[in-house]
Formats: sequence, C-alpha cells, structure tokens
Amino acid sequence: MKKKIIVYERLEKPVLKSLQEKYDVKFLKNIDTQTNEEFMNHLKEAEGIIGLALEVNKTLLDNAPNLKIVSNVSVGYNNLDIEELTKRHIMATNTPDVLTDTVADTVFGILLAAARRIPELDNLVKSKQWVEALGPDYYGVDVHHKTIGIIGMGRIGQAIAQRAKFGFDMNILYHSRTRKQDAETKFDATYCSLDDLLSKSDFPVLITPLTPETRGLISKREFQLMKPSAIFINASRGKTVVEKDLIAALQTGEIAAAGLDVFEQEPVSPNNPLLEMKNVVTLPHVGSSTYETELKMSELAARNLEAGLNGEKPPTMINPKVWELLTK
Ligand SMILES: NC(=O)C1=CN([C@@H]2O[C@H](COP(=O)(O)OP(=O)(O)OC[C@H]3O[C@@H](n4cnc5c(N)ncnc54)[C@H](O)[C@@H]3O)[C@@H](O)[C@H]2O)C=CC1
Ligand SMILES: O=C(O)C(=O)CO
Repeated sequence: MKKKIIVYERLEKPVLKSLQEKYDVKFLKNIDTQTNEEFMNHLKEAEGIIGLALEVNKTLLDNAPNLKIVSNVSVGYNNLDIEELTKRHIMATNTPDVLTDTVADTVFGILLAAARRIPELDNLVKSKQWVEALGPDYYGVDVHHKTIGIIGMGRIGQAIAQRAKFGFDMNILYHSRTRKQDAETKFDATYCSLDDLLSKSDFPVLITPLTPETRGLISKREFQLMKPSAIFINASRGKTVVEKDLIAALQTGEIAAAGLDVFEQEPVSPNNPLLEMKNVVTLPHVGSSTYETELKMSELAARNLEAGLNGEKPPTMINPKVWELLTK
C-alpha cells in the first residue's frame, strides 16, 4: 500500500506529479487547517507533510499520530513548533541555500526600486505623464557608494553583502548574533551594534529568521535611530517589525521610504496604510519566486520528504537530533 502524504499549498507541478506516482497524495490549498474536515481526516493517517507555511503546532500534531516528517518548502521555519516535533521524534526539514542568491536579488530589486522611485516613475510614464515625471520632484537617491546595514549576516545576508560590495561598491555594516570573520574579510564588512547600524546606514536591511528574539526587533525606538533619509528594507518576516511603528515612521518622515516583501499579516489587508504610500515599494512575499528557484526548493523539499519516509537521513534537517534518536 502506498504511504499517505499531505501536500499543502505550493509545490511545483513536476515535483507534485512525481510524488503522486509514488505516494497516496492529498493535495490541499486555500483551506482553514483548524477546521477543514478533509484535512483532519488525512492528517490522522499521513506519514509526511510537505508544503509552504503550514502552521504545525501541538494541536495539529495531536491529530497526526502517524507523522514521521514535515518538509517545509522554505528556508524560514517559524511556522513549525520544532521543540514539539523533536519531542515527538518527528523530522523537520527546510530548503536552505537553493534560494539564497534569488532572495538577495529580490532585496536589491526593492532597494533599487525604492531608491530610484521606479514604480512611481513607471506609473507616470504609463499614464502619459512623461514630462511631469522629469525634474527634481521625482529624483531618486544613489545606491552606489552608500552605506548598507545588514541585520542577519547569514546565507542571504552574505549574498546581499556580495552584491553590495562587488556590484555597488557600498560600505557594509552588519549586525548578527555572532561575528562573521569570513564576511568581514570577503566583503570588507564592519560588525556593529544594532543601534550603531541603524543610525549609520542609508539602507538598513532586515534578513533574520523570525524567532522569539527577533519578533518586533524593529519598532518605534529603532525607527527613531534611523536617518531621516533612510530607506528601510524588510525581506525577513513581517512580524520582525512592529508595522504600526513603521507606518508612523513613514508618515512623520522619521525615515524616507521602505521596500517590503513581507507583512505582519499576509495577504496584506486592503486597508493597510502602507498600500497608499508612494514611498513604499511592496511585493507579495516573492523573495524566492523565480521559475528556477521555486523548482529547486520543491525538489529539495521532496528529496527531504522521501528520504525521511524511506528511513534515510534527509539532506537538510532542522532538527538533526531526531535522526540521532531514531538511529540510536
Ligand atoms: N522574503 C522571502 O521570500 C524570504 C525570506 N527569508 C527569510 O530570511 C531568513 C534568513 O534566511 P537565511 O539567510 O537562509 O538564514 P541563516 O540562518 O543563514 O541566517 C540568519 C542570520 O540571522 C542571524 N540572526 C538570528 N537571530 C538574530 C538576532 N536576534 N539578531 C541579529 N541577527 C540574528 C543569524 O545569526 C544568521 O546569521 C529566513 O529565516 C526567512 O525568514 C528567506 C527566504 C525567502
Ligand atoms: O524560504 C522562505 O523562508 C520564504 O520566505 C519563501 O521562500
């Protein structure tokens, strides 16, 4: 008999098809996982779950007695209760590395768009206001040779630093949990406190995971520390920022502009004041969304899932301790 698995929301088609050939797959999207009966029924028998941003908590796990592995199709795993999964000897995996360069490209995309006011100018040209768009009212600011401040100098943070250094000859400040000597040497990056970074950067860029420590990391006080000319970029998770404080900082001119790929609530509420601001560039959480990278993420997530179900060690485990416990 084929093993039962749940595919939740996004998985690239060829990968889904290949899993459907080998497993008894229930594919679900746009459902309320707290109440959906079909989901609950499949959960009881499922040995694996693969998908994007499914909230895997104690309640869900109480209803999933046969679960062996949860394979996230993302590198961020703030949607998973890792402690609870580990306690129950359930493997958890994510998709690091394969998306790093793409997300760094996206960060530079929104940074350049905000600094050079690309969406605003695009709108003017398309609404036949070419002449009005010329002149100082619509000048942007330079990116090259300015100071970028990277908060979270991990895989993606370093790919951003590489672009900043070798593409734009920028001065690089960074703040992270630990110092990264490698990055300091390679990119001429300078480690500093979060406060120093915020007060000295032209472009503070947030790219940490969402954890209890980073939840609300950037709020009123932090915006007050930023330069009035600062363009703030967030590609981490919406909840690393207190969004009402970001809105206030933009409204009062405490900072100049923002580029946002992530929001406190996703999809973003149509009433969110950020959507009305010309100095805010928005994306619908598509940092890694290119054909090439989404496919690589799906493939890696499927490799993780299949390894776990076949009793092999998944390549990119979040909780390797479970593997040790299972093979002891
Ligand atoms: N917008 C999007 O589509 C995407 C967003 N992401 C977000 O980016 C995050 C980072 O991904 P990677 O670079 O691959 O992870 P990583 O684990 O390689 O790097 C994270 C870095 O953040 C640092 N960090 C953690 N807590 C911190 C704190 N309290 N203060 C300062 N620094 C702290 C860590 O030391 C580490 O250097 C993901 O967890 C995810 O939330 C990732 C991919 C796509
Ligand atoms: O990988 C992640 O963490 C994302 O946000 C989506 O790619």
